[in-house]
Amino acid sequence: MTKAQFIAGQWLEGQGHDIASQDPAKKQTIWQAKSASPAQVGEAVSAARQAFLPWSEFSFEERLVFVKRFAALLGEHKDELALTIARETGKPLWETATEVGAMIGKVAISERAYKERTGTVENPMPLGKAYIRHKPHGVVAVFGPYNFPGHLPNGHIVPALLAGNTVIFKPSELTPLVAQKTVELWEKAGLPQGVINLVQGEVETGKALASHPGIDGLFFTGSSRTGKLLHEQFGGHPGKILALEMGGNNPLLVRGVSDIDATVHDIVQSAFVTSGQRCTCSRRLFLEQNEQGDAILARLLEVTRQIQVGDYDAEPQPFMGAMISSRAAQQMVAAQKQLQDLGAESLLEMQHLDPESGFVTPGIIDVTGILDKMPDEEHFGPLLKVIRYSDFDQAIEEANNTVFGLSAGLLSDDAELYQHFFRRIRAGIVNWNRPITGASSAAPFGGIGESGNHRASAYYAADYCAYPVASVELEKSDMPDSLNPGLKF
Ligand SMILES: NC(=O)C1=CN([C@@H]2O[C@H](COP(=O)(O)OP(=O)(O)OC[C@H]3O[C@@H](n4cnc5c(N)ncnc54)[C@H](O)[C@@H]3O)[C@@H](O)[C@H]2O)C=CC1
Ligand SMILES: O=C(O)CCC(=O)N[C@@H](CCC(=O)O)C(=O)O
Repeated sequence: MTKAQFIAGQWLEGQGHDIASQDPAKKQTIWQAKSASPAQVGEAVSAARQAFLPWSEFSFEERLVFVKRFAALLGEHKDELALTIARETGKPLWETATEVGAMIGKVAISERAYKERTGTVENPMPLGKAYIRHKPHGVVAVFGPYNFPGHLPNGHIVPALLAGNTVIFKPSELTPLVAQKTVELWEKAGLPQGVINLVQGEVETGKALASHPGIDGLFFTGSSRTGKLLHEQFGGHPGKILALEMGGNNPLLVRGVSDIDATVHDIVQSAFVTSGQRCTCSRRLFLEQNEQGDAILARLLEVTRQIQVGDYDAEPQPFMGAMISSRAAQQMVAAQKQLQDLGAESLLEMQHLDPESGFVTPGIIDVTGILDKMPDEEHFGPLLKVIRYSDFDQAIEEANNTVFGLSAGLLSDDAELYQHFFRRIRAGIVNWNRPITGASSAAPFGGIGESGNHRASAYYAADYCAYPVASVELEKSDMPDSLNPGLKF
């Protein structure tokens, strides 16, 4: 049985129940273990607490040595890790190679972000000096999603460690092997014991960790449903820091473009990359009700019909791999059926290619006629909803008619229209003539509404990994030149 829990520098067998990981493309079990029991979660928290003081007392440069060693190891093991991500998620190898690249790039970016956003500022004063410095929170839990099982948890872990926190990592139960391989590299990098701990398991493991009184914070990337539960759970604990990166129902608007193929490429890249399993993916496409709108839609259907779906290791490589599981694929087909039942018109019906696997074809559905009854839900897969519009301001209003606010975009040759769109659209990522997926790690990454809680990650992760300390410092106490009224010395 795999020793799946990494606690205080030891790989241990779980004391919970059997868990497994499936390859959603080749339908094989690729990993089996036992989940962490609540007692083991408690041991991981204690290990992280014990490791905290010495780790936080290292200088930033000393911590950076370990983190850079980890980046070098990622480079050495990049093919193996890319293959593991592909096997566990179904994503094609061309894409998982970029995921490992993003993990490596995260280290230099987080170093810059730490110094720029949470470094030390020294200001001279008439007497002594004023300082702004930053300190780590302590023991933090990191919760990861399955769609980027390496890159997204890494986006919390690297800045958390650089800032001096110690970590308990709870990965998605759908991607335990990627988590194990990643933590093995941290171990190889020589991280002192207890600085990073790994607890594997399902929801009950997550609950045991999130509710543990010994954590000082929780950094979460995952669904809005879970994020909201955590937010409720953290209510009444103002001292604990909670960073939530959640889902979206992201709009992409099109009006007045000169290059239809470039526009269709941006739409496809926004809606169908990673089989639609990115939180930034466009879910709603707004096309004008005119000749150009018709032409874009016709070309979009033509290109989408030809999208290659296939095994992660197929040659030539497919654009889309399998979804994370056959269950996720079934849920997407059920979401499509629900929209059809409400009266939406399927322009290209999404098909589940094999009921046992995660393979689906991309779907496009016209929901213009059912806007008043359409659920405002994130359908996390390759299903694009088309909305035809006549009035641009009404289209923006409808684009904003969501509880989410993660990414949004405009495809148009009109610069003034973009300024107008930018002023009115509500989202944390707003692009012009670019796909709305593929956000940069060198920029803040987060959304408003039910997409997040105003603690953007990526470049701004440094902000939630440390708290600011303001100090006024004098080498020795001095009597002031004049005393306040009523004092006698
Ligand atoms: N805004 C962002 O940065 C991103 C958001 N996402 C969102 O993530 C979702 C897909 O990821 P999933 O893995 O399905 O998310 P999920 O919410 O199901 O799971 C995320 C993590 O929370 C844990 N968890 C689930 N229920 C829990 C509970 N009641 N208490 C404590 N822990 C619990 C899971 O075990 C997992 O480790 C999509 O909604 C997507 O939009 C994904 C990537 C990036
Ligand atoms: O976290 C970062 O370093 C940048 C944000 C990022 O990588 N976003 C990706 C993934 C989004 C998702 O999780 O689904 C993107 O925008 O495509």
